[in-house]
Amino acid sequence: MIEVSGLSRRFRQTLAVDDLSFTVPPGRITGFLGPNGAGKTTTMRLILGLERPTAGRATVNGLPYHALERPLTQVGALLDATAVQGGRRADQHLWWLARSNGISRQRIGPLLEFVGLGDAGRRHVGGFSLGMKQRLGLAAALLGDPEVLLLDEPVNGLDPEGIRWMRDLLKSLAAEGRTVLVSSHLMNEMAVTADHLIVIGRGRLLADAKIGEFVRPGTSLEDVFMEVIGRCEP
Ligand SMILES: Nc1ncnc2c1ncn2[C@@H]1O[C@H](COP(=O)(O)OP(=O)(O)OP(=O)(O)O)[C@@H](O)[C@H]1O
Repeated sequence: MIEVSGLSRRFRQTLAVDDLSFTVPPGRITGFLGPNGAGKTTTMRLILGLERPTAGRATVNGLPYHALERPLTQVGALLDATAVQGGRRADQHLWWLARSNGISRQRIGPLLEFVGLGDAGRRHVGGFSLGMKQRLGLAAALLGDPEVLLLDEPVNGLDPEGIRWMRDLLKSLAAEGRTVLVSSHLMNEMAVTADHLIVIGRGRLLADAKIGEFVRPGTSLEDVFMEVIGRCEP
Protein backbone atom coordinates (compact mmCIF):
# COMPACT_ATOMS: atom_id res chain seq x y z
CA MET A 1 0.00 0.00 0.00
CA ILE A 2 1.25 3.46 -0.93
CA GLU A 3 -0.28 6.51 0.73
CA VAL A 4 0.38 10.05 -0.38
CA SER A 5 -1.08 12.84 1.72
CA GLY A 6 -0.94 16.58 1.05
CA LEU A 7 2.35 16.02 -0.78
CA SER A 8 4.09 19.02 -2.34
CA ARG A 9 7.54 19.60 -3.78
CA ARG A 10 8.80 22.93 -4.97
CA PHE A 11 11.95 23.45 -7.06
CA ARG A 12 12.58 27.21 -6.96
CA GLN A 13 9.84 28.68 -9.19
CA THR A 14 8.33 25.31 -10.10
CA LEU A 15 5.72 23.66 -7.92
CA ALA A 16 6.35 20.18 -9.32
CA VAL A 17 3.93 18.41 -6.93
CA ASP A 18 1.06 20.42 -5.50
CA ASP A 19 -0.88 19.13 -2.48
CA LEU A 20 -1.28 15.64 -3.90
CA SER A 21 -3.23 12.97 -2.01
CA PHE A 22 -4.01 9.44 -3.18
CA THR A 23 -3.79 5.82 -2.09
CA VAL A 24 -2.47 2.92 -4.14
CA PRO A 25 -3.89 -0.29 -2.67
CA PRO A 26 -2.60 -3.82 -3.25
CA GLY A 27 -4.04 -6.31 -5.72
CA ARG A 28 -4.46 -4.07 -8.73
CA ILE A 29 -2.44 -2.15 -11.32
CA THR A 30 -2.68 1.59 -10.82
CA GLY A 31 -1.70 3.60 -13.87
CA PHE A 32 -0.08 6.96 -13.16
CA LEU A 33 -0.71 9.37 -16.01
CA GLY A 34 0.01 12.99 -16.81
CA PRO A 35 1.58 15.07 -19.55
CA ASN A 36 5.31 15.83 -19.68
CA GLY A 37 6.36 17.73 -16.59
CA ALA A 38 3.16 16.87 -14.68
CA GLY A 39 5.13 15.67 -11.66
CA LYS A 40 4.91 11.86 -11.98
CA THR A 41 8.62 11.14 -11.59
CA THR A 42 8.95 13.67 -8.77
CA THR A 43 6.04 12.01 -6.95
CA MET A 44 7.67 8.60 -7.33
CA ARG A 45 11.01 10.01 -6.13
CA LEU A 46 9.25 11.50 -3.09
CA ILE A 47 7.65 8.13 -2.29
CA LEU A 48 11.10 6.54 -2.57
CA GLY A 49 12.73 9.12 -0.31
CA LEU A 50 14.92 10.40 -3.15
CA GLU A 51 13.45 13.89 -2.74
CA ARG A 52 12.36 15.65 0.42
CA PRO A 53 8.81 16.96 0.37
CA THR A 54 8.19 20.68 0.78
CA ALA A 55 4.97 19.65 2.55
CA GLY A 56 2.95 16.52 3.24
CA ARG A 57 4.09 12.92 3.39
CA ALA A 58 4.31 9.67 1.47
CA THR A 59 4.40 6.23 3.05
CA VAL A 60 4.94 2.66 1.91
CA ASN A 61 3.19 0.08 4.05
CA GLY A 62 2.55 2.81 6.62
CA LEU A 63 6.13 4.05 6.92
CA PRO A 64 8.19 6.69 5.16
CA TYR A 65 10.74 5.04 2.86
CA HIS A 66 13.72 5.94 5.06
CA ALA A 67 12.12 4.07 7.99
CA LEU A 68 11.75 0.79 6.04
CA GLU A 69 14.01 -2.02 7.08
CA ARG A 70 15.85 -3.64 4.15
CA PRO A 71 13.80 -1.41 1.80
CA LEU A 72 14.37 -3.44 -1.38
CA THR A 73 12.52 -6.35 0.25
CA GLN A 74 9.46 -4.11 0.68
CA VAL A 75 9.46 -1.79 -2.31
CA GLY A 76 11.03 -2.22 -5.73
CA ALA A 77 11.39 0.63 -8.19
CA LEU A 78 12.33 1.17 -11.79
CA LEU A 79 12.89 4.89 -12.37
CA ASP A 80 15.62 5.82 -14.82
CA ALA A 81 16.87 2.54 -16.27
CA THR A 82 19.79 4.31 -17.96
CA ALA A 83 21.17 5.51 -14.61
CA VAL A 84 23.37 2.47 -14.07
CA GLN A 85 27.15 2.40 -13.99
CA GLY A 86 28.13 1.26 -17.48
CA GLY A 87 31.41 -0.21 -16.28
CA ARG A 88 29.64 -2.84 -14.15
CA ARG A 89 28.45 -6.21 -15.34
CA ALA A 90 24.70 -6.82 -15.02
CA ASP A 91 25.20 -9.54 -12.39
CA GLN A 92 27.60 -7.27 -10.44
CA HIS A 93 25.04 -4.46 -10.48
CA LEU A 94 22.39 -6.77 -8.99
CA TRP A 95 24.82 -8.24 -6.47
CA TRP A 96 25.81 -4.76 -5.30
CA LEU A 97 22.12 -3.99 -4.66
CA ALA A 98 21.35 -7.40 -3.13
CA ARG A 99 24.27 -7.29 -0.70
CA SER A 100 23.19 -3.95 0.78
CA ASN A 101 19.75 -5.40 1.56
CA GLY A 102 20.67 -8.85 2.83
CA ILE A 103 19.31 -10.55 -0.30
CA SER A 104 20.78 -13.90 -1.35
CA ARG A 105 23.17 -13.99 -4.32
CA GLN A 106 21.31 -17.12 -5.44
CA ARG A 107 18.44 -14.93 -6.62
CA ILE A 108 20.49 -13.15 -9.27
CA GLY A 109 20.92 -15.90 -11.90
CA PRO A 110 17.24 -16.97 -12.01
CA LEU A 111 16.14 -13.33 -12.01
CA LEU A 112 18.37 -12.47 -14.98
CA GLU A 113 16.86 -15.48 -16.80
CA PHE A 114 13.38 -14.34 -15.84
CA VAL A 115 13.82 -10.85 -17.33
CA GLY A 116 15.34 -12.27 -20.53
CA LEU A 117 18.97 -11.40 -19.74
CA GLY A 118 20.14 -14.94 -19.00
CA ASP A 119 22.95 -14.68 -21.59
CA ALA A 120 23.90 -11.11 -20.74
CA GLY A 121 24.57 -11.36 -17.02
CA ARG A 122 28.36 -11.17 -17.44
CA ARG A 123 28.25 -8.34 -19.98
CA HIS A 124 28.95 -4.72 -19.10
CA VAL A 125 25.82 -2.63 -18.76
CA GLY A 126 27.40 0.18 -20.82
CA GLY A 127 26.90 -1.97 -23.93
CA PHE A 128 23.22 -2.69 -23.23
CA SER A 129 20.39 -1.39 -25.41
CA LEU A 130 17.67 0.71 -23.75
CA GLY A 131 15.35 -2.31 -23.68
CA MET A 132 18.06 -4.43 -22.01
CA LYS A 133 18.61 -1.69 -19.42
CA GLN A 134 14.87 -1.64 -18.74
CA ARG A 135 14.94 -5.40 -18.21
CA LEU A 136 17.89 -5.05 -15.84
CA GLY A 137 16.05 -2.25 -14.01
CA LEU A 138 13.06 -4.52 -13.63
CA ALA A 139 15.28 -7.28 -12.27
CA ALA A 140 16.60 -4.78 -9.71
CA ALA A 141 13.04 -3.84 -8.76
CA LEU A 142 12.09 -7.50 -8.27
CA LEU A 143 15.33 -8.43 -6.48
CA GLY A 144 13.91 -8.32 -2.96
CA ASP A 145 10.57 -9.91 -3.95
CA PRO A 146 8.85 -6.73 -2.72
CA GLU A 147 5.15 -6.26 -2.03
CA VAL A 148 5.16 -2.77 -3.57
CA LEU A 149 6.39 -1.85 -7.06
CA LEU A 150 6.85 1.60 -8.59
CA LEU A 151 7.68 1.58 -12.27
CA ASP A 152 8.29 4.77 -14.24
CA GLU A 153 7.63 4.14 -17.94
CA PRO A 154 8.81 0.51 -17.81
CA VAL A 155 7.91 -0.33 -21.42
CA ASN A 156 10.09 2.47 -22.77
CA GLY A 157 12.50 0.84 -25.24
CA LEU A 158 10.93 -2.61 -25.11
CA ASP A 159 10.07 -4.42 -28.34
CA PRO A 160 6.46 -5.57 -28.95
CA GLU A 161 7.15 -8.96 -27.38
CA GLY A 162 8.76 -7.23 -24.39
CA ILE A 163 5.78 -4.90 -24.00
CA ARG A 164 3.37 -7.83 -23.91
CA TRP A 165 5.66 -9.66 -21.49
CA MET A 166 5.75 -6.62 -19.19
CA ARG A 167 1.95 -6.29 -19.34
CA ASP A 168 1.44 -9.95 -18.40
CA LEU A 169 4.06 -9.67 -15.66
CA LEU A 170 2.41 -6.61 -14.09
CA LYS A 171 -0.95 -8.38 -14.18
CA SER A 172 0.45 -11.44 -12.47
CA LEU A 173 2.22 -9.32 -9.82
CA ALA A 174 -1.06 -7.54 -9.03
CA ALA A 175 -2.93 -10.86 -9.02
CA GLU A 176 -0.49 -12.07 -6.36
CA GLY A 177 -1.73 -9.21 -4.20
CA ARG A 178 1.12 -6.77 -4.77
CA THR A 179 0.79 -3.00 -5.03
CA VAL A 180 1.73 -1.85 -8.54
CA LEU A 181 2.05 1.83 -9.53
CA VAL A 182 3.12 2.28 -13.15
CA SER A 183 3.50 5.43 -15.23
CA SER A 184 3.29 5.54 -19.01
CA HIS A 185 2.56 7.89 -21.88
CA LEU A 186 1.25 5.01 -24.00
CA MET A 187 -2.51 5.31 -23.69
CA ASN A 188 -3.37 2.16 -25.63
CA GLU A 189 -1.03 0.14 -23.44
CA MET A 190 -2.39 1.67 -20.24
CA ALA A 191 -5.94 0.99 -21.39
CA VAL A 192 -5.24 -2.74 -21.54
CA THR A 193 -2.96 -2.91 -18.50
CA ALA A 194 -4.29 -0.73 -15.68
CA ASP A 195 -7.26 -1.45 -13.43
CA HIS A 196 -7.27 2.01 -11.91
CA LEU A 197 -5.91 5.39 -12.98
CA ILE A 198 -4.45 8.37 -11.20
CA VAL A 199 -4.07 11.37 -13.49
CA ILE A 200 -2.10 14.46 -12.53
CA GLY A 201 -1.42 17.75 -14.27
CA ARG A 202 0.83 20.59 -13.07
CA GLY A 203 1.42 18.56 -9.94
CA ARG A 204 -2.26 18.40 -9.03
CA LEU A 205 -4.64 15.47 -8.90
CA LEU A 206 -7.02 15.53 -11.88
CA ALA A 207 -8.61 12.09 -11.66
CA ASP A 208 -8.52 9.00 -9.43
CA ALA A 209 -10.89 6.38 -10.80
CA LYS A 210 -11.36 2.82 -11.97
CA ILE A 211 -10.52 2.55 -15.64
CA GLY A 212 -14.12 1.52 -16.42
CA GLU A 213 -15.40 4.70 -14.77
CA PHE A 214 -12.79 6.87 -16.44
CA VAL A 215 -13.26 5.60 -20.01
CA ARG A 216 -16.92 5.68 -20.92
CA PRO A 217 -18.27 3.41 -23.70
CA GLY A 218 -17.60 4.87 -27.12
CA THR A 219 -14.55 6.87 -25.99
CA SER A 220 -10.89 5.94 -25.77
CA LEU A 221 -8.50 6.46 -22.89
CA GLU A 222 -6.60 8.88 -25.11
CA ASP A 223 -9.76 10.97 -25.70
CA VAL A 224 -10.63 11.16 -22.01
CA PHE A 225 -7.03 11.84 -21.02
CA MET A 226 -6.82 14.78 -23.46
CA GLU A 227 -10.10 16.13 -22.15
CA VAL A 228 -9.02 15.86 -18.51
CA ILE A 229 -5.60 17.44 -18.99
CA GLY A 230 -7.15 20.16 -21.15
CA ARG A 231 -9.08 21.30 -18.11
CA CYS A 232 -5.88 22.09 -16.22
CA GLU A 233 -4.28 24.20 -18.95
CA PRO A 234 -3.71 27.82 -17.82
N1 LIG B 1 15.65 18.50 -9.72
C1 LIG B 1 14.83 19.39 -10.27
N2 LIG B 1 15.12 20.70 -10.30
C2 LIG B 1 14.29 21.60 -10.83
N3 LIG B 1 13.10 21.28 -11.42
C3 LIG B 1 12.77 19.99 -11.45
C4 LIG B 1 13.59 18.98 -10.88
N4 LIG B 1 12.97 17.77 -11.04
C5 LIG B 1 11.82 18.02 -11.68
N5 LIG B 1 11.69 19.36 -11.92
C6 LIG B 1 10.56 20.02 -12.57
O1 LIG B 1 9.38 19.53 -11.96
C7 LIG B 1 8.35 19.38 -12.92
C8 LIG B 1 7.84 17.96 -12.88
O2 LIG B 1 8.82 17.09 -13.44
P1 LIG B 1 8.66 15.50 -13.45
O3 LIG B 1 9.92 14.95 -14.04
O4 LIG B 1 8.26 15.05 -12.11
O5 LIG B 1 7.43 15.32 -14.44
P2 LIG B 1 6.92 13.99 -15.19
O6 LIG B 1 5.43 13.99 -15.07
O7 LIG B 1 7.64 12.79 -14.70
O8 LIG B 1 7.33 14.33 -16.68
P3 LIG B 1 7.69 13.36 -17.95
O9 LIG B 1 6.42 12.70 -18.35
O10 LIG B 1 8.18 14.35 -18.95
O11 LIG B 1 8.76 12.40 -17.50
C9 LIG B 1 8.93 19.81 -14.26
O12 LIG B 1 8.60 21.17 -14.48
C10 LIG B 1 10.42 19.65 -14.04
O13 LIG B 1 11.15 20.54 -14.84
